[in-house]
Amino acid sequence: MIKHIGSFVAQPVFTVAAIRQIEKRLFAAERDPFAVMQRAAQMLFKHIAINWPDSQHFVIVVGGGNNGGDGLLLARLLKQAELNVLVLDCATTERRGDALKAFDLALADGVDIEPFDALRVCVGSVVVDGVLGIGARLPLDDVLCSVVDWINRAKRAGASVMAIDLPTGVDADTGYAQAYVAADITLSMVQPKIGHVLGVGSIASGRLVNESLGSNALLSAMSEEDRSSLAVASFSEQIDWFDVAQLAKHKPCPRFADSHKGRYGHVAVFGGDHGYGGAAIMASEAAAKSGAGTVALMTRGEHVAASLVRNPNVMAFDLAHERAMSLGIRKDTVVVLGPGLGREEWGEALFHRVMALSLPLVLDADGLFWLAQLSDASLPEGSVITPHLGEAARLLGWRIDDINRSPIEASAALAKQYACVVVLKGLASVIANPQGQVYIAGKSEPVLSKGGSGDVLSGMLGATLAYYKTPLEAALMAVSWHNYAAGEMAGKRGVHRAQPYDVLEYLD
Ligand SMILES: NC(=O)C1=CN([C@@H]2O[C@H](COP(=O)(O)OP(=O)(O)OC[C@H]3O[C@@H](n4cnc5c(N)ncnc54)[C@H](O)[C@@H]3O)[C@@H](O)[C@H]2O)[C@@H](O)CC1
Ligand SMILES: Nc1ncnc2c1ncn2[C@@H]1O[C@H](COP(=O)(O)OP(=O)(O)O)[C@@H](O)[C@H]1O
Ligand SMILES: [K+]
Repeated sequence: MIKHIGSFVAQPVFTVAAIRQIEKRLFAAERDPFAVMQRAAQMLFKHIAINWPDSQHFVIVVGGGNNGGDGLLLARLLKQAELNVLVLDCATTERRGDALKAFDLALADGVDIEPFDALRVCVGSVVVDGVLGIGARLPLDDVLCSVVDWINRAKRAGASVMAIDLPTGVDADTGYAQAYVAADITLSMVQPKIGHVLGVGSIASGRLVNESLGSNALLSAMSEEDRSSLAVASFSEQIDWFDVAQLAKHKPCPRFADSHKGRYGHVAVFGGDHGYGGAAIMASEAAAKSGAGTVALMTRGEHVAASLVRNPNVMAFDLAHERAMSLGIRKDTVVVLGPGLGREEWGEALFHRVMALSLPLVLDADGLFWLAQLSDASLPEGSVITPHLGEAARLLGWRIDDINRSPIEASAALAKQYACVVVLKGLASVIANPQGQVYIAGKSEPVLSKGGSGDVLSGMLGATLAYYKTPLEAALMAVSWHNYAAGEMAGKRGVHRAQPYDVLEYLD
């Protein structure tokens, strides 16, 4: 189940189709399938007691499906514990099966169940979102949007919000959301879903906790083949989530005791047309501070002095100098192509000249603009491209919204199209290779939403590409380090003052 990447672990996150299959097996293993929902309610009760031990007043908003069923059984447990609980019912269809059984039990126990009314004042200090889970059809209609709005208003007025399984409004397979509940805590049932860790869903979920309800034991008893057929449910391969918090005590490219600079590779950063020298300087500084053995900046002459003053350890070559290429490039070079490359003749000519070197590339920013102009491009083996949503849309000929709605398909499609590793950048980034391996890494760090963050990442990737055995691992490490260090930096420097290159001070 759990995958190891060096000394780190990544955890599978599942599609709805896979969760449905696991659920089916879970129910089959029980004498009474209703026991699974009862267990879900007990877990909700347990986490409420842990997180809000002093709260007396609870409001549970329920829909007509099993997500609402979980909420109704929780309401019973809260009532049995002599706490004040009000259920607001917003079901629009008739209840069936377990959801109906849960409703009848709650009613029989005297739980106060009233129809949802958007004008009602929230009387709970904890609001539980049991409206929709993995059965949600999106987008939500106006009525459900008003339910979502009501829960979010209660939160703004001071209530805490716990989502059952998944915040209402989030697409469980992609994390895409328009109107959505912003939860403080989400108690995921069975196994974590992709939507918990990707896109807006990763923010909407708040703190994510999973209760396996017996599925961990079931999954570990399954054969490897059986398990992978589960995860394959709707995408091509297993999808794993890399929690960047585990980087706390590590370094991006750990040094060897019997160390010399040749072991850490040589990174050459190409870019910096008129006005854009900073992008290339930042990328080269990032490569150096991430541990590259040697770094060369290959740029316009006007940026050389600035680079030498800021980072004398980085060699800086004026590309107009006829020997610049032979001095700045070695045969084991990893190239970073794109930061500040520009969209003028200089950038275009440089793009083609560097592509012809056939060295492993990190292709970013305007390097991706020039790549998109080619009808048929093959990248040198071991290369990585790092598009943001807009760049990915241009490369694929999709709309940006399509990329947002299908980030995993988009990164997998790009990985196939260019036969390289892809980092689709976002709140969390999707890292995919042409063999169909997909990782999700990173979490929302608004401090990174500043021009230059991508340049720093591309330089870090240059260093990790020179260090790690596979481009997939290199990409995963650079993205995770960038994101983790950003979190440290935001805490210590503040989100406004911190600059993209300051991230590099938080790698150790
Ligand atoms: N059955 C069980 O014993 C278990 C159920 N679980 C819970 O069950 C959930 C899945 O249950 P369901 O499959 O019933 O799905 P949901 O409860 O997420 O929603 C399905 C219901 O909502 C309606 N619906 C969906 N989208 C709608 C929309 N946009 N507007 C109006 N109505 C809409 C459907 O018609 C259906 O009635 C999980 O998320 C989890 O919370 C888990 O706790 C595992 C155990
Ligand atoms: N809110 C955010 N949360 C997490 N990461 C972010 C956020 N905003 C930006 N980033 C990250 O910062 C980087 C920005 O890259 P990019 O958009 O190419 O910026 P630029 O070209 O301006 O340097 C990406 O790695 C992206 O994942
Ligand atoms: K929910």
